[in-house]
Amino acid sequence: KLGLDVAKEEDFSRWYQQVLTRSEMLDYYDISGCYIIRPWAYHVWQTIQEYFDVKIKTMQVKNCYFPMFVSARALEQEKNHIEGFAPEVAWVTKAGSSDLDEPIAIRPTSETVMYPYFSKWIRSHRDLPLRLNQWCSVVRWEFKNPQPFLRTREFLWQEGHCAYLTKDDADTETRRILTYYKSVYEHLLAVPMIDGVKSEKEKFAGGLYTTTVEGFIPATGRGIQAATSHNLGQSFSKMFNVVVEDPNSPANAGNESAKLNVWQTSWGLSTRTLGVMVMVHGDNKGLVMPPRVSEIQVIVIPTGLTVKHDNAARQVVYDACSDLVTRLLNAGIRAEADLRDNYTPGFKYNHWELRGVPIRLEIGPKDLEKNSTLSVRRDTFAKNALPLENIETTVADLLEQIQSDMFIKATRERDAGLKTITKWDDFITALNNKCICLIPWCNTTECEDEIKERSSRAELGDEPQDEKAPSMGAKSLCIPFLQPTNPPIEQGVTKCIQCDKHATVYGLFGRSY
Ligand SMILES: O=C1CCCN[C@@H]1CCCn1cnc2cc(F)c(Cl)cc2c1=O
Ligand SMILES: [Mg+2]
Repeated sequence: KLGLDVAKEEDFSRWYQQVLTRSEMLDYYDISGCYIIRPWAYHVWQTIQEYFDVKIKTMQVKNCYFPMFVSARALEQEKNHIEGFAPEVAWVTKAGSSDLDEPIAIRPTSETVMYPYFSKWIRSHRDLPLRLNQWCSVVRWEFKNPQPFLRTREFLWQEGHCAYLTKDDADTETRRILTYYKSVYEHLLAVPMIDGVKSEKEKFAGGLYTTTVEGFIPATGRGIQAATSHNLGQSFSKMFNVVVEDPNSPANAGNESAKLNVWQTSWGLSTRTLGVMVMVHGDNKGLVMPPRVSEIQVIVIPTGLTVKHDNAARQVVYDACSDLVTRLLNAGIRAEADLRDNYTPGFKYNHWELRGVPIRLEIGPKDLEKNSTLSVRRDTFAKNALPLENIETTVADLLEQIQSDMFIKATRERDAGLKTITKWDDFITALNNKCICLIPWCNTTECEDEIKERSSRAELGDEPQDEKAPSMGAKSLCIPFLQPTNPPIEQGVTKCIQCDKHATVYGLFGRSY
């Protein structure tokens, strides 16, 4: 199928599905909530992996691999926060025709898989810090309607799990990982992020605090949690008995010194990254790929050949295309030529625009006369005749320009949907205008619940439901590290937007995925 037959602003979820399938990023699978990640998307994931792996190696994180199966006993080791998740755990109960004695869970995350071994391996403070990461898939049998890349029953991710001697070490490295997550989105995917800390209600219940990078999808006006980095505190090390002797405690009478539960962190980034990239940058011609992650950065297409041109003339043009590709490849630019002789140039333009290839270079007999090629940018469709002389540098610079312009454009669109609001009525108006909001807030859970309740569409009567989203209320997305200062919160003076307690922070609130 050529191109799309639905506009992004017309029916966003149908647009999203069409872009993903017709650009050959993904295909649907005969098990609901599961999808096939095809090479065009898988290349992006691999680029993210390579980039992030280099970053965590600077922290001496080691990659490893734990089994995907979790015994019931291990999984239920930490009773309290599991019960909330129990419905989404997938279990293996049979092998062949015979039942297993004990059901075995498929990992939904690996704390309960790993931490019994942290307890076994970490005996002395000299075994710290322990920093492990694994690239794997996890399974969560979600019941909410699945969305390709955003909410799937199996997804690829990395999960990092570290153990430290002190809270300070854990604090520092929790934040350092978050900067790497922010740069995956901003440097690679050209998507702006707001970083901050989750509220007590939204944090990972098993931990001390959760830091997060929050994205925004302008087309739906919804926020999206893009990656998280937790300081787990000592709750898991107490539960799993991960203990060392405290090197700083004076050895008491006898030789046993104080025991110390280690401080832990855990952090995760998933193939949700791919969904955010598509939703933010895609347009009505299809994908728009950020050059840094596109498998093909430049597609070279022969044009201007008519029945008047004999085979020799055609061959000259085809050879020029191949030579140009060779020059670009030698300069480290991922280029290909589309020399298929059974498609018109116009067909090829659509084909590669749908896949979001950042630059198209057209070459025909007239271009060769002028020793030039016509470049067309995928993000702006701007056309420019480029001399073939120094084409490597020109194209490399153009790719950088596109990457930078995509980030600037996405940041402008995010800022247009981000409002600093101090009055409740303006808050509701902003939400219904597809915005997320920074609001003065007392930072209490009961107020957070009230905000969600009072901002749900059901509560607001028959507001025009401009998209098929359920009547969801606004959740707290994070408390941004960078707090607005116009107007600043005056402690003890500024009122919470929802209740009449005093506001202590600006909270980022919005409808979300
Ligand atoms: O977010 C991350 C980063 C990577 C490592 N893990 C943490 C916490 C994961 C929370 N979480 C998220 N989802 C879960 C689903 C489940 F079925 C069960 Cl049993 C547990 C959980 C659960 O603990
Ligand atoms: Mg979940």
